[in-house]
Amino acid sequence: MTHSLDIGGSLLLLGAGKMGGAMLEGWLALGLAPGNVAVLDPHLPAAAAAQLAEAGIAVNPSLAFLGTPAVVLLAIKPQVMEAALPSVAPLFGPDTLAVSIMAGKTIAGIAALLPPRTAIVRAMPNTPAAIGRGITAAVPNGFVTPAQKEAADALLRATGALEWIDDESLIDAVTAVSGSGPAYVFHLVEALAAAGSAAGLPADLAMRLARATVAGSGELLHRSDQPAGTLRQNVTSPGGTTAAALAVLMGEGGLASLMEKAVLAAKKRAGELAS
Ligand SMILES: NC(=O)C1=CN([C@@H]2O[C@H](COP(=O)(O)OP(=O)(O)OC[C@H]3O[C@@H](n4cnc5c(N)ncnc54)[C@H](OP(=O)(O)O)[C@@H]3O)[C@@H](O)[C@H]2O)C=CC1
Ligand SMILES: O=C(O)[C@@H]1CCC=N1
Repeated sequence: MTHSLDIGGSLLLLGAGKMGGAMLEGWLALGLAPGNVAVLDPHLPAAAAAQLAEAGIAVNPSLAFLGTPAVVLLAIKPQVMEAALPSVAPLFGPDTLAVSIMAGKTIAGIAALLPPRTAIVRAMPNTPAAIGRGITAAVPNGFVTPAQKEAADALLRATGALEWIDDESLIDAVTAVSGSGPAYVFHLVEALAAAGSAAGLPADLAMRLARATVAGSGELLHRSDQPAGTLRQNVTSPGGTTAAALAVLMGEGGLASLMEKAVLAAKKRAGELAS
């Protein structure tokens, strides 16, 4: 394979769980050279570690043998940041870029655990990154050079759409909308399937219908340039069944107010994770 995803050096992935693992999967598929990747995750299941090692990735190598990485992706849980970062901080060189995807953790909080003047990009991706269909919002600190921003851009854009923003204070709301958002959509499938069962359908048929409906609607939205409201109206015959359902969903205390509460709860939690 030609290694087309070039970040000007090596990548160190700190934490190869659901999100870090999904991003790595996407990058390897797009041509990031495995020989330029090291993964540090002391709790990685043996099968996952063996698979990565087989692909040519250094898995939990001794830190003494690691060179200075071009990019360190911080994909650990926010709750372990204080414990985990000091062990990798000595690996940072003056040109090393930290890309954090940790919910809640601020650039200032991350910088306090890394060498002075470290270039940091705080990013918020989502799990459709695994299939190149994620969306990430990212904000750089003042030490990120144009070349480092380019490397971060290449990495993050390889997993889907990318929105650079200037205002770090927006990231907790981004987290609440698109970072956590896939879970809301998957829960919609669960709720629609359960409602189908309650309406008399066999549970397995209800789940197949709900799953295909959400996946198909997502794909239609993806391929269409119509606003979501127009696509909704296209389903809604005047005086028909959809209108009856939407009167409930769009009525008082319906989905919009529930979603607002949910997003605000997620944003509040992101703020709590900062400390
Ligand atoms: N999941 C998602 O959809 C998204 C997650 N994020 C962010 O990504 C980060 C990771 O989340 P997620 O992938 O879901 O979590 P996971 O728990 O799946 O992944 C984190 C991984 O890091 C491992 N780990 C724990 N301690 C260390 C350490 N000291 N050094 C290296 N690795 C360590 C964990 O092991 P163990 O589990 O055994 O502790 C786990 O394998 C979080 O900060 C989250 O906020 C951002 C956007 C979306
Ligand atoms: O639930 C979380 O905290 C992480 C951040 C966004 C998605 N998952």
